Amino acid sequence: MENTKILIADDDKKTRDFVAAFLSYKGYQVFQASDGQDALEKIEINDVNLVITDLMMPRVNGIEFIKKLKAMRPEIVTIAYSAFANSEMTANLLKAGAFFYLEKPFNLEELETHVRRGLEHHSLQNQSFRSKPCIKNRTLLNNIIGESDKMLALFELIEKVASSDSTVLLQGESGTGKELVARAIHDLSNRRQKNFVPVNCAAIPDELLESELFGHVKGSFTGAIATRIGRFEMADKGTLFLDEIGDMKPSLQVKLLRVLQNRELEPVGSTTTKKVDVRIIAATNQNLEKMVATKEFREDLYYRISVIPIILPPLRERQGDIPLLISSFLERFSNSKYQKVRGIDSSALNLLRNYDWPGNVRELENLIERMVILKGSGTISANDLPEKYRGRKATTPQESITLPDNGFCLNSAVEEFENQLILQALEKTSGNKKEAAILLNLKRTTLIEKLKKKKLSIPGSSMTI
Ligand SMILES: Nc1ncnc2c1ncn2[C@@H]1O[C@H](COP(=O)(O)OP(=O)(O)OP(=O)(O)O)[C@@H](O)[C@H]1O
Repeated sequence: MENTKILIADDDKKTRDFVAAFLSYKGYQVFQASDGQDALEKIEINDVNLVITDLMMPRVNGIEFIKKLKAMRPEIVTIAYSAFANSEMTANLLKAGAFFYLEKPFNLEELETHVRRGLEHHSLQNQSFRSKPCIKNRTLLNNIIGESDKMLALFELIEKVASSDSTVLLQGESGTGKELVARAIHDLSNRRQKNFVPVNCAAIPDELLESELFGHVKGSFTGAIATRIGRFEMADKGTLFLDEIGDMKPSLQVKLLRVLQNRELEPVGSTTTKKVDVRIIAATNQNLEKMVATKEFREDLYYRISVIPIILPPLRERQGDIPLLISSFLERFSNSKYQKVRGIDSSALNLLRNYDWPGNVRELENLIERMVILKGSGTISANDLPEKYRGRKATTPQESITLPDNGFCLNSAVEEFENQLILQALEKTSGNKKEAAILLNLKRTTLIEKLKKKKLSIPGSSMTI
């Protein structure tokens, strides 16, 4: 990290200094520029790896700057932010070559997550350009880790399917790495130069999902104040990752099937069709075959998306990978000058190997990150582990619920229960969404979408600018 050079371009010195101070504290080498022109000059001199830029700047503005930068140094990862951007603008940014876009105000921890992902993506792309991935190795593209037979077979399969355009269905429990595998397939495919666009079908409200996928024309429904392109078009010539596809309501399943069959779509409220060339990777942690049997999921759509089914094994079925995963996470999280945890002793390792990991690799990754922060230095031993990993029964929010004699509405009770737990997690973490997601064993983006969907306001405030 100390060798990673980041340049921040923003004409607002206060924001620049704030972001720079945070990233320097995290161990990066940081440079600053007051506009796009200044940034282009400083990039040449300082051999920068990643650029964070505001979109509204004098002289050379953000989008122009990104275009020039991509023409000059295509390998530099770019993250853009601004106080406002619609999906058209976001699509233009991605087309111009930005790796990620953040809307202000944003959380600095969140920014750093994207910085880390951007750098990983960069090294991953470099590797896939330079050489074919080494299978029978312990990592695929440097970030899918595993040495068990099941993982080696998976690496081999990923490499085979990447070169085709066939639809892939990834099935596996939450946290087994479905999104990671989807990105690896894209990064190894001929589509890697174009966008990889993820959509979480469970997290977007039903009434918005159709327009999110296919776009809409101005005035087609209340709130459609401008024409917007959908994620299918953003993924044109690239890959669309339909996560949690089992949660898509039946009426939309029909429309999706039609798009997959005809390779063309109709934006909401439009009468004209648009051709799209998109590779679909779908994922679910539900049993789709069962859902087909109970008519909750369309059989024709199931056959269309499961051309190549890939099943990701839960972590408890490949306990042999646990030491390798731990050492790789330790290396990643201890890789700053402030946190240097050397390793884990055999008593702690034994406990972790025998735990059943309901949250799979995500749970292990989060645990190691927490341990590195709490411990700071030295070796993790059994006593450092939270109780549930030491063989004690994990506490659940409520042990049992009694059904009232006159019954109650299950859906609203479940909704209320979920809301309470989300708010408690946010309260415990002073509004920090990343840490709250860890407590709930959710993806941070899933938590954010849930907050939007439920219109929950965050108690307390986190570090935002
Ligand atoms: N084999 C692996 N090697 C390294 N990291 C992994 C591996 N599998 C998963 N992870 C990490 O675990 C976390 C969860 O992975 P990912 O989001 O891909 O899981 P998922 O199956 O899509 O989960 P969900 O069903 O909840 O969306 C990520 O941070 C990812 O980097």
